Amino acid sequence: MVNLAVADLFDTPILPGLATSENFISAAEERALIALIGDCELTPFQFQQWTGKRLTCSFGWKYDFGTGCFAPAEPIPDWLLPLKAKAAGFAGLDPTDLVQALLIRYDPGAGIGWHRDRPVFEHVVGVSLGQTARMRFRRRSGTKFERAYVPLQPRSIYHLSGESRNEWEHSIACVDAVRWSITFRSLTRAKGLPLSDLTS
Ligand SMILES: O=C(O)CCC(=O)C(=O)O
Ligand SMILES: [Fe+2]
Repeated sequence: MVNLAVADLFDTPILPGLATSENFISAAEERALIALIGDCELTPFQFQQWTGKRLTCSFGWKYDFGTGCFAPAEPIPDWLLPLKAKAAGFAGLDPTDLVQALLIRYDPGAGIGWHRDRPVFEHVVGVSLGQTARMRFRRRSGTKFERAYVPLQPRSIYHLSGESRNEWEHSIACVDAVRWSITFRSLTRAKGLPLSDLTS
């Protein structure tokens, strides 16, 4: 195992294409968002026979890991639109680029395993609520992994693009108190491929 970088300071870019910022929203906004997420119907993440401990709800587009289908979902609700616009501003995107919103609640003991986000999505912009979590990154280097870590503080935002999004996998270590995240994503620009070719 090679420890490439450990981020001790938030706001320090540790990987190309990874941007983070603390205090992106206020404590009052955080409380309001947590309450609004509480009003949504979150369901356990399903992957084939396996039911994850985290609860999710997708808007705009959803990817069903059970069927492998990528499909339109309920529109992004109005209460998420100001946050979406602000998140787009942070990422240097137009708010209309962010066509998917994913709400996640991680109860104690829940995390997310190693993955890269589905290729149908391009930019990934995430806001953290409730509890600090450790986002881990790894990239194969010969027979070993290069690794990097970033603490995701409540009320902070991150933007994954470029190398950090495409070349590195990420995961979230299991939390010991409830954490919520709101992730906005853009769709991969056409590249001449039909959507069905991007959902693999
Ligand atoms: O909870 C988060 O901030 C990250 C979630 C994630 O990596 C994903 O849904 O692909
Ligand atoms: Fe992810």
